[in-house]
Amino acid sequence: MNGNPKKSVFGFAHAWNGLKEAARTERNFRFHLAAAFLVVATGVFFRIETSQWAIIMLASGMVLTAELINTAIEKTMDYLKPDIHPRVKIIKDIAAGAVLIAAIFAAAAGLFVFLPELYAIKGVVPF
Ligand SMILES: Nc1ncnc2c1ncn2[C@@H]1O[C@H](COP(=O)(O)OP(=O)(O)OP(=O)(O)O)[C@@H](O)[C@H]1O
Repeated sequence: MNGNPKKSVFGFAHAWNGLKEAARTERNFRFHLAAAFLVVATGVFFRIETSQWAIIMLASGMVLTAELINTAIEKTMDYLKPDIHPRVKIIKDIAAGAVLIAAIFAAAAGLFVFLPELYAIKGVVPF
C-alpha cells in the first residue's frame, strides 16, 4: 500500500514481464499453461457449475503459481551457484517436489469435477 497508482501499474508491468519471461524460457510453465487452458475449455464444454469453476480455478492457479516459484528458485540458484553442488540439487529437487504435489492434487480435483460429468453426459466412465 503506497497510495501511488503509477507505482502500482508499474508493479503489474514487472509481474507481466516475469510471466512473459517464464513462458518464453520454461517449457514446463508452457505445458502447465496449456493444461490450464484445456481444463477451462473442458469446463466450458461440460457447462460446469460455479462451485466447480472455483475448484478448477484454484487448482490451476496453484499449479501455475508453484511452477513460477520453482522457476524463480531455479534461476536464483543458477545465478548464485552456477556449478554443480549437492545442496543446489536438494534445493531444486524440493522446489520441483512442490510442483509435483500441486500437480497431483490438481489432477485429483480435476477428476472429482470431470469424472461425474463424463459419466452423466456420455456414460464414458464404466462405474
Ligand atoms: N547446480 C546443480 N547442482 C546439482 N544438481 C543440479 C544442479 N542444477 C540442476 N540440478 C539437478 O537437475 C534437476 C533439474 O534442474 P534444472 O535447473 O535443470 O531444472 P529444469 O530442467 O527446469 O527442471 P524442472 O523445472 O522440471 O525441475 C534438479 O532438480 C537437480 O536435481
